[in-house]
Amino acid sequence: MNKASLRKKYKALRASLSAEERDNRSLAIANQLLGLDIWEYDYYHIFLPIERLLEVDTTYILNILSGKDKNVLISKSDFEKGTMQHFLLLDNTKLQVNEYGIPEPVDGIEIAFAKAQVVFLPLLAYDSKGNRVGYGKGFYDKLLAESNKELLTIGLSYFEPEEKEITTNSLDVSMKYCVSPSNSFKFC
Ligand SMILES: Nc1nc2c(c(=O)[nH]1)N(C=O)[C@@H](CNc1ccc(C(=O)N[C@@H](CCC(=O)O)C(=O)O)cc1)CN2
Ligand SMILES: Nc1ncnc2c1ncn2[C@@H]1O[C@H](COP(=O)(O)OP(=O)(O)OP(=O)(O)O)[C@@H](O)[C@H]1O
Repeated sequence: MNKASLRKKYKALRASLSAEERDNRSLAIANQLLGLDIWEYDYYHIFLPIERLLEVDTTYILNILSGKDKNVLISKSDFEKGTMQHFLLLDNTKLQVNEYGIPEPVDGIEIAFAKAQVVFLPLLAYDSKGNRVGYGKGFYDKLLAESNKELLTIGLSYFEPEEKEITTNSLDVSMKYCVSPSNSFKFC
C-alpha cells in the first residue's frame, strides 16, 4: 500500500474509535511507555495533539514527565518552511491553537532541538521495521535528519504495525521504538 492509501486507511481507523476508546488507548500507550528503558534522560520532546485529527492524547505522557521532573520541549511549526522551533514547556507557558489545530506556545525560552534526548513522534501508520507515515509534510523527517544518532525516537500509535513493509524514500527517517496500547516495539 502506498503512503496516500495508508493515510486514508489509518484516518478512517482513528475515526472508527469512540472518544472513550481513544482516551483508553492514549492512557494505555502512556502505561506501555513506563515499561521502556527511556526514563534516565533530562530532555523530552513531545507533540501536543491535534483534536480535530483525533490524535493520541499525550496529556498522560506529559503528566508522567512532569511527575519525573523532566525538561519538556514543545514546538511551534512554520508551515511555509516546514520547520519547527522548540520551547521549554513551563507551568506558565501560554498555549494557542494554530490554524492547523496544533496547540503551540505563544512565546518562551527557545531551546535547540539538539538538546532533546527522547522525541515522541506523531504518526498515522508504521510497519514492523519502524518505518512511519505522517501527514506528509515532512516536518519530522527534516527535524530528524539533523539530529544525532543517540536520539531516541518513539512513535505513538493507537494501532498495531502494518503487516506489509511501507515503501520508503531516502529522506524518510525510521523510528527506534513504537508504542501501541498493548505492545512496545524496539526496532534498533
Ligand atoms: N500534534 C502534532 N503536531 C505536529 C505534527 C503532527 O503530526 N501532530 N506534525 C507532523 O509532522 C507537524 C505538523 N504537521 C501537520 C501536517 C498536516 C496537518 C493537517 O492539518 N493535515 C490535514 C490536511 C490539511 C492540509 O493539507 O491543508 C489532514 O491531514 O487532514 C497538520 C499538521 C508538526 N507538529
Ligand atoms: N530532510 C529533508 N529535507 C528536505 N525535505 C524533506 C526532508 N525530508 C522530507 N522532506 C520532504 O517532506 C515531504 C515528506 O513526505 P513524507 O511522505 O515522507 O512525509 P511523512 O513522513 O508522512 O510526514 P511527516 O514527517 O510530516 O509526519 C516530502 O515532500 C519530502 O521531500
